[in-house]
Amino acid sequence: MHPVIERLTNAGHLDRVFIGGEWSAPAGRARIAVIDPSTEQAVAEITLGNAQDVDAAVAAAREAFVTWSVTAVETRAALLDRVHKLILERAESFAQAISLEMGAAIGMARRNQVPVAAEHIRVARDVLRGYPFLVHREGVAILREPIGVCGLITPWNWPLYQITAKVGPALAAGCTVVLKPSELSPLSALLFAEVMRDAGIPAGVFNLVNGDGPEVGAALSAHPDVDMVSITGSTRAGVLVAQAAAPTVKRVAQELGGKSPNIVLPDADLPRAIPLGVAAAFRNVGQSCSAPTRMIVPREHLAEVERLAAEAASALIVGDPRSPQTTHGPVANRAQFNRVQEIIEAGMSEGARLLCGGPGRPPGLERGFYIRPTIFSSVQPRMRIAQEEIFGPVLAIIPYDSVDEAVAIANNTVYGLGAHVQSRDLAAARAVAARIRSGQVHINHPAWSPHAPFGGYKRSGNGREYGVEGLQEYLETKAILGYMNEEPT
Ligand SMILES: NC(=O)c1ccc[n+]([C@@H]2O[C@H](COP(=O)([O-])OP(=O)(O)OC[C@H]3O[C@@H](n4cnc5c(N)ncnc54)[C@H](O)[C@@H]3O)[C@@H](O)[C@H]2O)c1
Repeated sequence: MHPVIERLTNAGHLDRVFIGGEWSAPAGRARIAVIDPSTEQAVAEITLGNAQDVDAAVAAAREAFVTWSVTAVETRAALLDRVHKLILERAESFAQAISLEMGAAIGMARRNQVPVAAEHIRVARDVLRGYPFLVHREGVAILREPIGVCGLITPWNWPLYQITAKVGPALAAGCTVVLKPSELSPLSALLFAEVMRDAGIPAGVFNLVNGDGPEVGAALSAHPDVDMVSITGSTRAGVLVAQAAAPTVKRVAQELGGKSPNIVLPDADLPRAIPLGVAAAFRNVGQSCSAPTRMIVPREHLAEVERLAAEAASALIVGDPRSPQTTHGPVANRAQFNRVQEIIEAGMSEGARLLCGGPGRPPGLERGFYIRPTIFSSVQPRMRIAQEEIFGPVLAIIPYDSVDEAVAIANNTVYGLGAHVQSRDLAAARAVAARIRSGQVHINHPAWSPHAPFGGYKRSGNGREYGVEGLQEYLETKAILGYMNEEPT
């Protein structure tokens, strides 16, 4: 038995919800298998909660809000500090769990998935310590107060990171939470609940209900005692959450899909920019919402870009996620595998030119949800591979003839999450960055920053996570007039 499964089985936590500071049996009875995407075999089963469990968790969170919302900043910071340390202490278990439940290559899980998840807790702690919860403006006191009980709904692609990017700032703000992780990646979420308990979280401040979207996610979204729902997931699910939340006028923060452009300007350093662009598009096997999957390149450099891109793709090592040499494991589940295969076929039938990869599994990998890293060139902006979020290792190279046309292609999408610009001329890159309608723009592949607010324009969502903006998502604004007056006037 896998050590993570053994640990969770021995603790009995695979069949538990975490509510009011206790592990307990859920009211829900439905069970679901956890599938290892590298073997397509079930490795465990979990019991899903239901709407009754959501009621219990929300009640616990509501009760805990009374005291948690007025704790001293340092009390909350100290809790986050303990959570941060415990995640790092248990980093190997988290990496193993993530690799098992969604197929991340173990080296990538160790180097990326877990450390960036821990960073969100550390940054929430640091932002909290410096945040001005009370300011005076023109004689008015402006208080920022925790919004209340928050329902947090997360996806499977960066499972721990998506949890910490919500739980960290929500708890820092003084909110209490009910987490519903993806039913497809419950293992890292259960380990996270163990961390919260061992860090000494007061009863009811953090609650976990495993479950699916239509039952547990929908119940949380509609719940009259939930003040805010934050969802990271597909645009489809984000819309359903907002619809369910509307009658109770709760705040809804949506972190949704993307189809991010990467504009390569004519003067770009191609031997640096193109391999990094391919790596960014294929990071986490393309299962990143902000993956720059449309590489928009000057027509005069198309042949050179194609050569460099194909070379970069051929260096990827697709295979068993348990091997430290593997750079790319399988995609996370069968639905994802089928979808990516279907859209690769669509790219071919729509007339895009296949540079590398293509349909079917890579040679030698007959079992597991493995996909061949695939690059299409001469892609037309109207094609499905240029418009739809694929969430797999599929890159579309789209040629342009003028910078205006490149910007128009970049913005020709319903999404607006991430974007990249490559140029040796910073002023030119900045000018293009200003014209792209998206929540983030990266110039020349800079280092990731947990302080850069992250979120979408258009149908990529309306929320912002990370850093100061991430904390502010969970705050209400209260104005108190007369706050400083000694005498009634
Ligand atoms: N913008 C971001 O920050 C960001 C980050 C990562 C992933 N994503 C997006 O997430 C998607 C991939 O993740 P996924 O396949 O897990 O997405 P998904 O939409 O299928 O599921 C996301 C979460 O929503 C829940 N859900 C589904 N239907 C629901 C409903 N009716 N009511 C309430 N909750 C419901 C799921 O159970 C899951 O927990 C991609 O579209 C990707 O772009 C966005």
